[in-house]
Amino acid sequence: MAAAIDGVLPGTLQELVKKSKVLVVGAGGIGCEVLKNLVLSGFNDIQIIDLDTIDLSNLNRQFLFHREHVGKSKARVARETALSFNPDAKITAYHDSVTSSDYGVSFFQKFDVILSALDNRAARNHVNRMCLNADVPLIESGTSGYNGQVELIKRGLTQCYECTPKEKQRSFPGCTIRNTPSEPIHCIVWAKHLFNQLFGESLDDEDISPDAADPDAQSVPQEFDAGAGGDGEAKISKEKTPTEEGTNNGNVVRINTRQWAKDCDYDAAKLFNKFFDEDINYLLKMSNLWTSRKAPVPVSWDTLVPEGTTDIQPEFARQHHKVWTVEECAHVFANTLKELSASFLKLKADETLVWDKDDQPAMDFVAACANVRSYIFDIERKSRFEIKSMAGNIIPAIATTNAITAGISVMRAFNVLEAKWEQCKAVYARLRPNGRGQFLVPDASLAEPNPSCYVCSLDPAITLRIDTKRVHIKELRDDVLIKTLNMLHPDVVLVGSNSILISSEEGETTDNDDKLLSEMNVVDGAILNCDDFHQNYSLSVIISHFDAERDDSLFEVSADSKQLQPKEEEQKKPDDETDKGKEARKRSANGADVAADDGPSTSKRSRPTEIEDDDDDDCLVIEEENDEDVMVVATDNLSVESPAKSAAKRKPSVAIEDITEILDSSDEEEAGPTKCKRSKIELPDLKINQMEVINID
Ligand SMILES: Nc1ncnc2c1ncn2[C@@H]1O[C@H](COP(=O)(O)OP(=O)(O)OP(=O)(O)O)[C@@H](O)[C@H]1O
Ligand SMILES: [Zn+2]
Repeated sequence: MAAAIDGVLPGTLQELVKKSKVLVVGAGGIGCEVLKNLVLSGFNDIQIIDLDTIDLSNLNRQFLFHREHVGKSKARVARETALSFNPDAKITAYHDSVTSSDYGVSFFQKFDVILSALDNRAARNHVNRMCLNADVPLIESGTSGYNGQVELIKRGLTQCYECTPKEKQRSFPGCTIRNTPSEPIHCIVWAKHLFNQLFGESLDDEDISPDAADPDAQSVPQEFDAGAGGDGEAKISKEKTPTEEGTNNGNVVRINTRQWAKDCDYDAAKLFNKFFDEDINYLLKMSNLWTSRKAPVPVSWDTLVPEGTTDIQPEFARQHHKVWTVEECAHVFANTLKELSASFLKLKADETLVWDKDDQPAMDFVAACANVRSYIFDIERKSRFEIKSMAGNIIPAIATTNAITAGISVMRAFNVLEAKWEQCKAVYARLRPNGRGQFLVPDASLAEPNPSCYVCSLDPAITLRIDTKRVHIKELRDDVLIKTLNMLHPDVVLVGSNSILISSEEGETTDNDDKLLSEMNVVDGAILNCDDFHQNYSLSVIISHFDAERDDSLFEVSADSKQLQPKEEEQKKPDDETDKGKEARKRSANGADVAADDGPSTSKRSRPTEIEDDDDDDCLVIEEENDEDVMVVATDNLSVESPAKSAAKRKPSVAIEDITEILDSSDEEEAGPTKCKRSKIELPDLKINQMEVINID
């Protein structure tokens, strides 16, 4: 074993490696490679955590897993396989989410270095905060296709994961999805929502029925005011909800699509006609929508599917590169509806199906429904293969990128153990060499902490512009503190009154949930102290009220704490910031108020749904407009080419607009209970958050 061969690593490093304790977070594409590298480099004390089980689709690149492992815990199988490389290593596996309260600050503090290999922002944010609190160096990595990236996050020394705001995910207005799709992706998003309405966790903002409150639409004739299926279909249960602002037709009728479909015995013809005929006819009545757009053309079941042919398992359904005809889509719709409803009916009352691109009927259903809708709106139809890529937000995971990235991560771990901080610059892997022939492009220097960061600065504070007359306490908690500011279990106190607005103790402040902020004295100028005890994180939130227009977002966060600081402090030079950062972290770590033993449990958990759908590989890639401007700095062992002109300057972190982030549909959408909500987009998209290099190939 390489691990045992003396002389592979310098003696002092080998000693450090042998006695260090490391944590690997995530046992997926990068995590498996990291674990393998660690074991083969001689690390003896490794812990690994992953909440997921092995999927067939993981096997092409997660080489610690084999066919017989499908369905088993990733962390445990990774451990077993890695032990076969070095049976003497001590490897502990946790089949669990790293965000669980079982893993508190004292758990993180046990490690000399933590290597994260995650695929979603929520988990990354959390690990970032825990490592800052525990003052343990974090090596954060990510890949996206052929691009990879590794960066060190160390309290007081470098940027943290949240120092630079992440690009907002691109989103579609709900009315585009529900009323006026114009691109294939709009129909794909709608079809995924339809899946969720019928079988999944159905969210209010994933409604698939026509949106009568679309600001573009004229008043809807009274006979259609029942919304989709408004012909009085006897089996449709209708529950009238209060008139929503801006609705012209007096009331909005909600149809419990899921119950109705069940009551119909999932009759393919009935469901098809409702979604693709009746609802479309309803949309046509919103005549204003179609004055400058091509009107949709409803399709009905009978015209597509001759009687008695629905049981046929068509050959074309397995042709993933073929663009199915609308008739073929109707067949697939019927067949998958049967399969999915059968699975759904077997679930317990509070369980739902989870849409997964790798689940054949779920994927087929979405492909078929998206294409029928595209046909109706005269939008280009796509093959199942293409739809899978768009719906799953997939940029193919490349095994070699993962391997390279994992290799860099472990080499960074060596640097960390030797405290060679200056060598820990972020590194970007790329498919093609840059102007200097580099495939692995290092940053010029360590990225300094952002003094205004609302996570790692001295006294984290943000200004929250918010419509205090329209936002309720529960939205402050869910949309602002949890979804936008990444807290897990916030506690909120209104400064001056000592009244607890939000408590992390279940039930303690439920009475406040439906109160408006203004009713609770959260008005312009109010200050909220927000704490997350698990993350050991405190944040001051300064409220700035504004009257939101109808389609405005109801809140906006400004994380620039400079606005909130007294003048002298504002003028401090960035040079002061490192110390300031250190101080900040000292306070934070010392203040760690965690139970003496908050170590992990090995309890089994199923994968939390909030993470399930939240892939967003955070590889940061940046257009390199002028290679000549890039100062090449040898990254120790990583350089593939020696530096050229050392005097050349690195490009500053500007002009990064072109780069966006790969996001998944389950990330939070923009806030605001406006009538026309925005839906998340699935378009693969590249983002940046910092400074350097790399052509997007
Ligand atoms: N909160 C979390 N706690 C522990 N592990 C997590 C958490 N969130 C994500 N992970 C794990 O991080 C790993 C990321 O690996 P990777 O990006 O290769 O994803 P994957 O699910 O294996 O593959 P793909 O998304 O390409 O199908 C996954 O195994 C995932 O289960
Ligand atoms: Zn920060």
